[in-house]
Amino acid sequence: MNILDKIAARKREEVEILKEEVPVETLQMLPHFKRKCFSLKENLKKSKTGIISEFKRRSPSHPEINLGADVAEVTKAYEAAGACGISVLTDEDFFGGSLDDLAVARETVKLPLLRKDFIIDEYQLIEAKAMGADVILLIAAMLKPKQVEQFSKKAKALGLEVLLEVHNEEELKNNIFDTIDMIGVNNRNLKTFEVNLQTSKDLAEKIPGQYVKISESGISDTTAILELQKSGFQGFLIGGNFMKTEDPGKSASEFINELKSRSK
Ligand SMILES: O=P(O)(O)OC[C@@H](O)[C@@H](O)c1c[nH]c2ccccc12
Repeated sequence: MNILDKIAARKREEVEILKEEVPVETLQMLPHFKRKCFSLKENLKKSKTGIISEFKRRSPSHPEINLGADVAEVTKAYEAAGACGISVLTDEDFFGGSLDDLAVARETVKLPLLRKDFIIDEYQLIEAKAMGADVILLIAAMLKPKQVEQFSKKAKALGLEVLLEVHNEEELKNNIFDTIDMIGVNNRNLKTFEVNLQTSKDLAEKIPGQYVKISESGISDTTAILELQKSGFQGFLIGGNFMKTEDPGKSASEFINELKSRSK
């Protein structure tokens, strides 16, 4: 069984339990459920740098990125550094994150927040909205096009923005819906964990113009960003490169400043 199938199976168990413990009606009563979301798409369109910084303690490919990281401290510093948005891992079993991390980030910053998780059920969309997310991720490699269509529609109805993650041309062409806001190309193959920025460069021209393009994973220097910008990307999702350092906020700040000075 590959890692995505394993994660999907675990999520399905988890969601069934949660639905009983915290029914949708309870989530809908939480104060964030009715809030108006911040727009990541608009921030990326306006930005010269387009950095989306990620809060992540560990991952299946890197079991110890920054196990003791404090979500309030890091997200506050990411905001001060000039990030356009923040991605927060909420998966517990494989990434050491939680919905509490998302809630703390929501209390800390006024930036759009991406709930970074493996969505396999509409329940998780309601949960995302109730816990303060602005954007949700749909991973094409894990879902049928019918599900991508259904979940993106539901997310839009909740006022959330939708980032579709693809890894190859087939996933892209099977999942073009007008309920999607942004298309992210994951440079990491989630089946093998290999990273290659060429994945983004190759797919860029095939992504229809109405979608904001985001390149995800394996970005570790500003030269990569300048190249990806030339290919048409407006957003850059960076996790490990910041989180693996002692002071992720400072790393993000130095990175964004360097990018600004090189973009002049
Ligand atoms: O740490 P990196 O290589 O900068 O990658 C960040 C982000 O792209 C990565 O965490 C990610 C992209 N898509 C995902 C889907 C699920 C979990 C994690 C991810």
